[in-house]
Amino acid sequence: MLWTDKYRPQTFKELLGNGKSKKQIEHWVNEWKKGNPQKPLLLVGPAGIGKTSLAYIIAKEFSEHIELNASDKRSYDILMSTIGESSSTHSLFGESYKLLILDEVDGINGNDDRGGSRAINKIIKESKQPMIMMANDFYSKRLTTIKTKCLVIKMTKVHTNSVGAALKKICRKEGIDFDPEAIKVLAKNSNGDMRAAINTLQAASEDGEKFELSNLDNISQKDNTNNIFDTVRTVLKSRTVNHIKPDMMIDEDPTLVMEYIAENIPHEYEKPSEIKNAYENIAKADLYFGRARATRDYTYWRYASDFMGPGVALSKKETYRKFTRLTGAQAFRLMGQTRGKRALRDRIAEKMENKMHVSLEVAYTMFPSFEIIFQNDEMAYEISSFLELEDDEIKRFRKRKIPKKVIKKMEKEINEAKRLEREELNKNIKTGIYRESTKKTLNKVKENAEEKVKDSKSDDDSNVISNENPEKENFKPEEKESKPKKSKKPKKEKESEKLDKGQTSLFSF
Ligand SMILES: Nc1ncnc2c1ncn2[C@@H]1O[C@H](COP(=O)(O)OP(=O)(O)OP(=O)(O)O)[C@@H](O)[C@H]1O
Repeated sequence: MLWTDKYRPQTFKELLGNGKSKKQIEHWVNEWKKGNPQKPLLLVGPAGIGKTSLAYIIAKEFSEHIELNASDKRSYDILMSTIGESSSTHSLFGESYKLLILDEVDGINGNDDRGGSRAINKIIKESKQPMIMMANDFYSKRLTTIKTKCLVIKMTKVHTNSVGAALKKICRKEGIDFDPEAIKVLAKNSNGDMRAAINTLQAASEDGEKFELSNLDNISQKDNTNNIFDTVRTVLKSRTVNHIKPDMMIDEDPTLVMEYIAENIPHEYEKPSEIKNAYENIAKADLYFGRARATRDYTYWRYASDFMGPGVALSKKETYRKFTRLTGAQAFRLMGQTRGKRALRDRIAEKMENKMHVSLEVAYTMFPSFEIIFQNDEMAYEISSFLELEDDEIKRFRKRKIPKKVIKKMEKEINEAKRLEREELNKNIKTGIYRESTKKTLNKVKENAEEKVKDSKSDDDSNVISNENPEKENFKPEEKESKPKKSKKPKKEKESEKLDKGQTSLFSF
């Protein structure tokens, strides 16, 4: 879930900044409640400072509300039939009011108006219902006449300190450790845009690691989602190719734009045949992106763009008269969310590969058993010190820290075991695991995992998924290669032979 949604303010108090404006709005709401009709509210201000959130908070004060996006319906007729009617009649329940929320009245998408502001002016004149309008650009020409008929609330950017405090609060709620300096920089760079600040924080902390200045280096602090959403909205809402094409030219990875469009098709389109056609166009666009990648001939992008833009747009019979909240591309979000986890998993598996002489595949297969074994404090300590796991790597298998008492006890025992070993074999042996029971358990887990991997391979030999690191996958432990082929020596002897050949652990992997 996007943190901007999770932490969307629910009350006037929770909405940061704009104290004076909030008071004005509370008065406006109370007057309506007393039955005194008020001028429509026009909330104007830059993106991401809480206009939409404020409209939702106000909506809670009324029994019903409708949301519409003014830039979706550019034509005078459509606006009149969708908004005009509902706003000039009382609701079925008599006394209660129906709040009308109209976003983007400055029509930030597209260049032509085709009567949009004329319709809004007419609605304002005829409406007997409370109405809120939102706009980004106070100086937009389209607002010139509308402004004179409204109670204009100029919303200001959220103060850097408030942004910082809100970000810290989110970190605490999400259990994310943070460097106050990094929060300060993020708050300052966001320039009052709360949405951009929260999105950047979420993107930088997906893997639950401490939020530090270095995290910010990897993240583009520019929140481009607005641009993408504008494009997606135009594609899904318009059927005019001449409008769609210019809106597709944004400074974004076109495959990402395709993902966003694909994600939102079923949110907007309702008829199965339209959804089917739209996805067929997405599939074709994907094909051309693939060709461009394979041949490095990027003229294919043009075809891809035609399929995912006008192709998807024309898959619908007509535009829907509704407000659709667009969502981000799930696939990318999921990849982002698991990036940290995957890196951690790979780090551990590599350690297992080196220390236990197993393939990465076998190592991954051992993970579920490790989750169980690691519940035992002493075994968790033995294995993690043998594999030289860091704290965050241990945390992959157990939530609790290994108690200090146990660590102390085990360290003592391990040192003693090392001493005995050195005495006995006169070798400088480094070991983490020394107890028979732990060795046996690990050996069993390893054997089971190897068995499972072997089974899955023999099930479908031709379908073996190549490992992320094929070189490592082919790695063969040295002692195995140098093992005498026809050895008939008793087991004990073989073990000491391995040690003589330089194995650094008592544990016979
Ligand atoms: N004043 C604020 N106080 C607390 N959180 C805020 C505030 N403004 C924005 N946010 C956070 O940013 C998110 C986006 O805000 P919102 O959609 O209300 O912005 P907006 O001004 O309507 O932007 P746009 O004009 O682009 O639609 C919210 O869900 C919330 O998490």
